[in-house]
Amino acid sequence: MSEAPPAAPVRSVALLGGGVMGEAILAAVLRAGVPAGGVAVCERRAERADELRDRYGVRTTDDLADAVRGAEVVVVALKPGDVRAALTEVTDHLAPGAVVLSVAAGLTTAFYERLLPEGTPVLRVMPNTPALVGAGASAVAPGRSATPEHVATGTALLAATGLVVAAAEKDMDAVTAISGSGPAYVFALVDALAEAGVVLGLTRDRALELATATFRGAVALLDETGEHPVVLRERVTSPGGTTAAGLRQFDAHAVRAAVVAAAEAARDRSRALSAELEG
Ligand SMILES: NC(=O)C1=CN([C@@H]2O[C@H](COP(=O)(O)OP(=O)(O)OC[C@H]3O[C@@H](n4cnc5c(N)ncnc54)[C@H](OP(=O)(O)O)[C@@H]3O)[C@@H](O)[C@H]2O)C=CC1
Ligand SMILES: O=C(O)[C@@H]1CCC=N1
Repeated sequence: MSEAPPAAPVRSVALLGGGVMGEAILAAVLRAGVPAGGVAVCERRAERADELRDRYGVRTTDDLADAVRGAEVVVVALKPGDVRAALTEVTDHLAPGAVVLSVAAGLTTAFYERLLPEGTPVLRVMPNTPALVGAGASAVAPGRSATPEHVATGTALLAATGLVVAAAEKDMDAVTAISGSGPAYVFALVDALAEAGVVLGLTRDRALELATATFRGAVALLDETGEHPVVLRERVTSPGGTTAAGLRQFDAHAVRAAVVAAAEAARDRSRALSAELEG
């Protein structure tokens, strides 16, 4: 996103929800240069709030309105079903000009705009859990009142999570299905390959070690060669060899069709969340 205008430095962030995704964003925001003293995390599980305060040196609270007061950017990392009530609680306490950045699956910028003061810039972001180790993939879509500068601000805050791309909001359900949910598909496939090793007589530990290293290596090869996955697949597949025999079973069991069906189902669930929670 090198064409984006430079983002003004952010000095204060409120993070609503200190769960899995909240922590990934929190770590990124601090790495983006927001001072720990300028970050307030609202987390209702006291033990979890203490953990985040001790680990990152940020202020924690269980009061949503208290968290957002004075914050230039408000990150909403609550479960989608908790968002409406939270917005109702914070709407009168937002600082003028505050940018609201939501990572909640399914929820549209229009939903936020209806519940927040007129003109509030809203960014809809879909990150994924590899953000926790700086290897995430996120897409950022602007709402009606968000300018390219607001998008640049959100992008800069997320830079330490990994890849950040711009997206149109119409594509966000698809993004959610591919990169948002995608890590779970990959973990399921790693687990399946390891389980296959056990079926073939390898020890569980050795099978998981080999399966994990194989995924890591295959992705590194994709990254470093820049080759299309079809080309790399063909390089593994010797005529009349073992891989061709294995891949025939992928076709016989419709693995590709299953992946497409999984993505369609996840996309549809994202749309359904919007219909269920925004009406
Ligand atoms: N996990 C993922 O892979 C991804 C998640 N997302 C989105 O990120 C959002 C958060 O997901 P995730 O981090 O996994 O969820 P978590 O359940 O791990 O985190 C949400 C946290 O917010 C707390 N919370 C809920 N309501 C309040 C409140 N009113 N005040 C303070 N704290 C509150 C929850 O407490 P409690 O447990 O008590 O409810 C919980 O600790 C979701 O909307 C999801 O769609 C987006 C991309 C990927
Ligand atoms: O499963 C979910 O709904 C969230 C959104 C994308 C990944 N996890």
